[in-house]
Amino acid sequence: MPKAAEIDIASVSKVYGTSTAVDTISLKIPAGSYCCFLGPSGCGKTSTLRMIAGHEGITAGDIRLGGTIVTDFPPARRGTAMMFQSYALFPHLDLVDNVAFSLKMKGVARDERRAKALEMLTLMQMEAYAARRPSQLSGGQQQRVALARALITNPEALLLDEPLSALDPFLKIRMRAELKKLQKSLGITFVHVTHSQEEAMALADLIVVMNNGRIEQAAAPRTVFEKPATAFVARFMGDHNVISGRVTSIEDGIVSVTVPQGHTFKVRDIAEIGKPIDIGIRTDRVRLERTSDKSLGFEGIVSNIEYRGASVKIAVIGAGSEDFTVVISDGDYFRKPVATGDAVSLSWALEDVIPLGLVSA
Ligand SMILES: Nc1ncnc2c1ncn2[C@@H]1O[C@H](COP(=O)(O)OP(=O)(O)OP(=O)(O)O)[C@@H](O)[C@H]1O
Repeated sequence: MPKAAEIDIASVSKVYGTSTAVDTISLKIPAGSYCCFLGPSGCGKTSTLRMIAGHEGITAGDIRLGGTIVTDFPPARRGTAMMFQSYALFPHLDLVDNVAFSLKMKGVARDERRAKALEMLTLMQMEAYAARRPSQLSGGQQQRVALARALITNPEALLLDEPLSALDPFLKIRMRAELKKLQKSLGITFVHVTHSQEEAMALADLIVVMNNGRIEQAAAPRTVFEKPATAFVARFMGDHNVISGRVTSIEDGIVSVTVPQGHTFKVRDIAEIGKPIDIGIRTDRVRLERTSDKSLGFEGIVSNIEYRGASVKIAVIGAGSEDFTVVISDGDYFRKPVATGDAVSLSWALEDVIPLGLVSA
């Protein structure tokens, strides 16, 4: 069984010409964990992955793998393997030669490398297709071959750049489960780049949310979802209403945040009067038309209704918010349906209001 490596990223930056793609990030990825880098296009996640792999030079800082500084090591000496978004399989080679390729580069004898390649194809349940060319495979099968090819070097960490993006939605969910199973059975560190929060939540032990070359939050999926560190994280993870206002009073540890239109939201936080602040309210924690405490909530007009199957998403205009979102179960909705244009009152519990931090403005 291959050993797993801790990945230690210490004050790492990547500058292309005059543009900073990765801005002094520090992060420890525990050995044997499944880590997902998550963020919008251009936030620097692929550059970070490529710096871990050694496919991209590091402008400043250091990367350690299992305690060894690998900053100046070429990819093959790092103990990592990379699986590319496009799988990058050779069209003219059969699957065995595709999988055996890196061993060929290392000068391993033909019989030995083909035997090892067949072993890896067997691990990925692809041995029956060994003589085929990549074009004779489905997308999911190509992905398994790409995984076999990456794993043949017994890496301590497997780096995956948007590995599921080429697959259709059904296959995506199936291959996602296979990736998780594979990581668990191999026990090595997986670092997976994605822009899908759903994918990251389903797979990761550690989610690293990036924005503008910086890490906004690095934590377990449940923490990132339940306690987003910033307004960006709350918006990116979805299912949160993010409200920007200003602290207008503090009483017994309860902060009143007033939005420009005058409505006041209450939140537990330490803040100073006058400071701009962002707060988050989970869409599924809002009660609609069952107001018990009018001081925590507001009245508004239903502007849109989306049926989602198990739940219904309702947009409400009011309290200065154009699209305050409420998600309620289908059962609750159909017991007492509302229509576009209806006046509703919304309420929530104080503990469901999350302080997202002071805004530097
Ligand atoms: N080789 C390069 N030369 C110049 N700029 C680059 C290069 N590679 C990336 N960049 C820039 O660096 C920034 C970060 O890119 P990167 O590919 O790391 O982002 P990403 O989060 O992975 O995005 P995506 O999800 O679109 O792949 C972007 O602004 C991009 O345009």
